[in-house]
Amino acid sequence: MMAIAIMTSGGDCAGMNPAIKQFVDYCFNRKVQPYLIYDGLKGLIDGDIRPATYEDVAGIMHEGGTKIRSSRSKRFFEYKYREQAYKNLQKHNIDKIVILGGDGSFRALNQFHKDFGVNFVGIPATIDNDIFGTEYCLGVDTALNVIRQATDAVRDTSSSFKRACVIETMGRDCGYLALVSAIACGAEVCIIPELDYDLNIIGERLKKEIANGRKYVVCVVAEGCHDNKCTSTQQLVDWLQNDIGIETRATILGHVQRGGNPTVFDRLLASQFATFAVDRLLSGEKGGSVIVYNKSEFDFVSIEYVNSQKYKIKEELLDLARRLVN
Ligand SMILES: Nc1ncnc2c1ncn2[C@@H]1O[C@H](COP(=O)(O)OP(=O)(O)O)[C@@H](O)[C@H]1O
Ligand SMILES: O=P(O)(O)OC[C@H]1O[C@](O)(COP(=O)(O)O)[C@@H](O)[C@@H]1O
Repeated sequence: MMAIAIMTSGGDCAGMNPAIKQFVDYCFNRKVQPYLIYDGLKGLIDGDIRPATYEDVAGIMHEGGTKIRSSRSKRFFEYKYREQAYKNLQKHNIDKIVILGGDGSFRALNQFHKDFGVNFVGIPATIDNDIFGTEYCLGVDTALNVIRQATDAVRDTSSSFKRACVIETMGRDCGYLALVSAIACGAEVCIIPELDYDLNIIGERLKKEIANGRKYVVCVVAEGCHDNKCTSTQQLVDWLQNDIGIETRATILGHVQRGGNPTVFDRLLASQFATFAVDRLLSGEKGGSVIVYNKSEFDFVSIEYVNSQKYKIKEELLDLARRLVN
């Protein structure tokens, strides 16, 4: 019987469990033995690879995170550990892998493919939505809904106290989560690395609005705003209090954004990503590829393409927030 394994790597996100479940169910449907690689690249090296059963994936559709866990591994950069990983796969006759993760994880498997010819399909999965070549990465919709709910809640207390609030979203280097949240939550200010802004002009606007009766201010800042790249959360709090003269509180959402029940959109997309990935691996097509989602359609692109450029937020989306940076 043919065998395909699935693993999750890098930051976990909502939607990974639905993808794992669909992978296992669909493999059985296609008469293929599904395997689960536990603990990401670490488990691949240490040989924690087990045949999947229906039971392993029962009742996980609604759970965030990843049942088969994840890791980041320094060892995988070394050939001897990749060779050890390959030997582990050989023991189970596995020569195909579905990997959920970011571009780092795809680079890892691309190297593995170059070394030993193991075919793989990468499913973009990161709340940061920062993988070049795809408009959407698994987990983003759920993270945005968590941020939306938190921001709505913080707004309630800001308005009750005539305060400003600064909400910091995740996104290592990418302002996508902050940008979309600022638009969707009706923020007054949005600070992200991708948008030029002028604090003097924003300040004049806020002071005028406060003089005209504005009772509270909602600001959204991306995690990537630090080290003089752009105004950090703490710098914005100080500025609001000292220059604008409004009492301010900061809420750093942190890992709250990465967990929680996957939304319907993420569950559906997870199922589609997993199905297309298995079909691709069974089609006999050689070489690693990444499944991407653009304009409501799925397609496959090479790792080289995904790595060829840095992800850029669409101009139309940035335009929607220009009035929040001036
Ligand atoms: N060129 C590479 N060769 C081997 N392993 C790599 C390579 N690039 C990344 N990796 C592995 O992939 C892991 C995940 O990458 P990382 O960038 O942390 O996460 P993400 O997949 O979310 O982008 C790294 O910890 C490392 O083990
Ligand atoms: O959980 P950790 O290791 O602290 O990592 C935090 C980082 O992971 C993320 O949540 C997700 O990033 P990746 O999906 O690229 O791993 C980033 O937004 C954040 O900067």
